[in-house]
This record gives sequence, C-alpha cells and structure tokens, in this order.
Amino acid sequence: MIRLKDVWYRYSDNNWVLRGIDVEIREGEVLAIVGPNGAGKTTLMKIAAGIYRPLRGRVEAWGRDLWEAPGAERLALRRRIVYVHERPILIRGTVLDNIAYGLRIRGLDREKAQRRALEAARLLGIDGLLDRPATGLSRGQQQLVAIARALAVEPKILLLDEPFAHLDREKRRLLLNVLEKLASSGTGAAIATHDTYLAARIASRAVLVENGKAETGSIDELLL
Ligand SMILES: Nc1ncnc2c1ncn2[C@@H]1O[C@H](COP(=O)(O)OP(=O)(O)OP(=O)(O)O)[C@@H](O)[C@H]1O
Repeated sequence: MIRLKDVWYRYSDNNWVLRGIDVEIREGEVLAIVGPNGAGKTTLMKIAAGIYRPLRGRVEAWGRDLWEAPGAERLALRRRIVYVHERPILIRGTVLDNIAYGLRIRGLDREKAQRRALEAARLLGIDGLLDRPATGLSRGQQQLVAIARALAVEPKILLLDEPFAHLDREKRRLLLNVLEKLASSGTGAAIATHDTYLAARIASRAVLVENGKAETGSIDELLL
C-alpha cells in the first residue's frame, strides 16, 4: 500500500500544485484520480511512484518511508510500483523487446522475459503486433504496449495516467476487464482519467484533485 501524507509539491518557483494532500492507494482495489486539467493528478501519481520527491510531507510504501529507506530497500519498494505515462516512451526495437524490457532490466533471462511478455501482450490483445517496430505504432497501440510492459513485471501497485484516452471501444473494455481481474487478485491500481463514466465503472473509491487539495470519497460522493 502507498500512503501520501501531508504531501506538498511545486515545480521550481511556481505556485504550489499540491498543498498538503493525503491519499492512500491500496492493493486489491482500483482508485480513480479525477480533477480538472492542470490540477495535479499526474504530479500526484509521479510522487506515489517515487519519481518525484515531495517537498514537504512523506510517502510511505508498505509502511516504509519511500525516500528514507536505504538504497537497496528503496529500489525493491519502487519496483513494486509501476507508473505508465499518458505518452509512454518506447525503446527502439520490436513490441516484444519493449514489453520484455522491464523484466530484462530486473535481470530475467531473455527467454523467460519473452515468455512473460507474450502473456502480457495476449491479455491486452496485442500479441499480433509483437514483431512490429514499436516506434511506428499508433498512440493507442503504444499505450497498450506500455501497459503490457507494466503488467509483465507484475507490480503490486499499477499507476495509469489516462490509460483509456486513445483506446477504441473494444480495447477499453478489454483493459477494464484486465484491471478488474488484477484488483480481484490483489493488485492495486490508481487511474487518472477525465472519463468519469469509466472511472465510476471500474473504481471502488475516488480522489478529486482540485486547487491543490485532494478529497477522497466513494464513487457516489465524487463522481455521480
Ligand atoms: N515539469 C513541469 N514543470 C513546471 N510545471 C509543471 C511541470 N509539470 C506539470 N507542471 C504544472 O503543474 C500543474 C499540475 O500538472 P499535472 O500534469 O500534474 O496536472 P494534471 O491534473 O495531470 O493535468 P491534465 O488533466 O491536464 O493531465 C500544472 O499547472 C502544470 O502546468
């Protein structure tokens, strides 16, 4: 579980983007992160992923301070959390290379990494693309490759930034099913989205980020 406690963040000398927010991202559930453009949803997720360090407050991952834990422990904690950017960066090479990448940098041998990558690709219906160069894919396909890369490393917490934005109806449904299954098998997910219908359909709780504050509540309270 990840817990943001009284977290403050701003970029350079600009105004505070987050002003003392408290958010919990739990295993076994989907949390929707909603709010207007520029409210700080991406910033919140990057802090939860350990990519940005809060300027005040703390981030706990499974009870440990993510930034104060010793190097090896911090790396182990961070590896349980995967963040997928709305505009993911893909490496040169095939779709299969890309999906296997996270496993390869974790030290898995090529054959095992490719086997797990294939499973993740199948889940998202992109196993027909495995030999294609990743850089020539559409935005939606690139997003699915990045999500498959994240799923392949079997994170405990998955953070997805606007995952539905470029997906067609069929792929949205597929991704919803995958996320539901993941949650019921104990993985946690937080999803930043402007699509309140999809958020309400998938999430069990929501966080509304607005004016530097984060309000947590039920789907009924915040989305409907
Ligand atoms: N690297 C950066 N440098 C300076 N300011 C930034 C940077 N990244 C984000 N910001 C600013 O921080 C604020 C929050 O941005 P963030 O991307 O977290 O919002 P968001 O809620 O995800 O927005 P959207 O819904 O439009 O994706 C915005 O005002 C944005 O301009």
